[in-house]
Amino acid sequence: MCPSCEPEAASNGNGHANGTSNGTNGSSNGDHPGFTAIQTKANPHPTRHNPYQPVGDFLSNVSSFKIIESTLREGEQFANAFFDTEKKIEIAKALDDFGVDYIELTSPAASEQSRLDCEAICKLGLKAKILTHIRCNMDDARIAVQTGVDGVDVVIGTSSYLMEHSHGKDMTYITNTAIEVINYVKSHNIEIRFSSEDSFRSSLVDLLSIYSTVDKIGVNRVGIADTVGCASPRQVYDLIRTLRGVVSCDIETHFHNDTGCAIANAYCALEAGATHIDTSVLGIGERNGITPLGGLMARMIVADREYVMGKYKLDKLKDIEELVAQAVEVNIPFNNPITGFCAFTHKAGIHAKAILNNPSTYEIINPADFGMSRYVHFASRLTGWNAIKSRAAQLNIEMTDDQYKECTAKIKALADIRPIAIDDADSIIRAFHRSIKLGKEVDLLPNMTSAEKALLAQKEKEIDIPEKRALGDAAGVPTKKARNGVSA
Ligand SMILES: CC(=O)SCCNC(=O)CCNC(=O)[C@H](O)C(C)(C)COP(=O)(O)OP(=O)(O)OC[C@H]1O[C@@H](n2cnc3c(N)ncnc32)[C@H](O)[C@@H]1OP(=O)(O)O
Ligand SMILES: O=C(O)CCC(=O)C(=O)O
Ligand SMILES: [Zn+2]
Repeated sequence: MCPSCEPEAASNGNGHANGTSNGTNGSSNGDHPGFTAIQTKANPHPTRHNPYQPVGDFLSNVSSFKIIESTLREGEQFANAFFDTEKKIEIAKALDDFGVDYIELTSPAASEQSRLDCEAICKLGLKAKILTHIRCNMDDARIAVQTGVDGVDVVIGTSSYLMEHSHGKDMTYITNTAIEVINYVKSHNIEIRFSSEDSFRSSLVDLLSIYSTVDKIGVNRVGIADTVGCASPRQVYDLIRTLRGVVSCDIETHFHNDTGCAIANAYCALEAGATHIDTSVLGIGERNGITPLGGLMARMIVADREYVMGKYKLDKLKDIEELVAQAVEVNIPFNNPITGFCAFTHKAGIHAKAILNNPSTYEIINPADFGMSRYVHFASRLTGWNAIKSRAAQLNIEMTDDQYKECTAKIKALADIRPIAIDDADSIIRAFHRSIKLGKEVDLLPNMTSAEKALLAQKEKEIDIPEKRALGDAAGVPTKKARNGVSA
């Protein structure tokens, strides 16, 4: 359990989902004091009009997209990745259980073990269709069709960079070979997709010409790949919409994240008529990877909650991410959509108050949809009395509003001196409450060092001055207004 989280969090309905050890190798989760689950109103995220619902566009597939999950192909190209057979099978089963439509595997031409692993995964009898990913040549195609896959994804570079410096073939050769490979794979009754690598730096005329050709010979999907992550959402929209007008088959898209647009580009592609999105868990892949599965889910649930909730087991996302993070020895990033340790943590007092009243105020995604919990970080100088009141309620402590405000001021005074932990804030709440009951001052933090006590006393003095002036409080008992710096 995270040392910074209260036991209440663990027993608060959804388990100890957020603030737990998301990172696999000494994550930073334990470093943040002041996290606790809050009791929200009975109906979190009440049903309401969603202004982010998809544009009612006849091209758009945001409510009908499919996922081609490529952790076991693109993800294996991640610098840190090594998956043995057992790990591949574990990941494939987890993705299948999550509900992805396709699982793409490394080319069986890559190595003998890659071929054996491909065969092994095909034999698992998963619901998801199994694909493998090959170069556009007959040798690779011949190996691929023997593995037992449901489909073959063929790719070849069409940009001048790749035609010149990678495979050295021109468009005529590419087109002829593509036709030969497609017809061969189709003759084995296996799905076939043809994709141009580096599509966004390829000639539009070349692209539309080859896609039109392969569409006519019955390819199942064509693929557009932003291999170097150069495309902007608008460029994606334009290219996919144009392509949508040229081919009748499905359109798969693949976006690298070099410029941070991988999720946005995937969404735009769907809006423009793409049907399939390539993902990998945590986005792992070549360089900094591709559209992450979790990030895409976050984006899509906002667009069409019913579709996403009905199709994918979202509460499995965290486990899958942890499985893959562990396998490739990385931490889950703090700002990861959904599962980042603070993805549903609210800190500033203004946010906390509104969240306590209605989570939709500062959350576009309901954490419960993903089996996650929301937290209010109340042990800081940015907290407010509403958050402290909520915390006091969790501690079974009841006071008047003025008393909560005064207690909050004491917490803030200490938090002005140093970072404080939940225990500090709780001690102050308890001691403050005790002092009210006993009718005399009690030591708020008996464990404070004398230096801290001196600093705090100094702070208290500073805080009290304007209040005494403003309110003429002869006894010098601070009230919330002065302590929070609000002029009387
Ligand atoms: C953008 C992407 O991610 S595409 C997918 C990338 N995936 C992989 O590369 C899978 C792992 N790769 C491998 O195991 C190896 O690179 C292999 C087995 C595919 C090929 O290995 P090698 O024969 O030793 O060649 P090498 O890797 O040095 O070079 C790639 C070869 O493929 C050719 N090639 C590259 N892309 C393509 C393509 N899309 N279609 C056909 N041929 C291609 C190149 O011309 C080069 O051929 P060459 O032997 O005539 O020089
Ligand atoms: O096959 C594809 O469509 C994509 C290949 C790939 O990984 C890329 O171009 O980045
Ligand atoms: Zn890629």
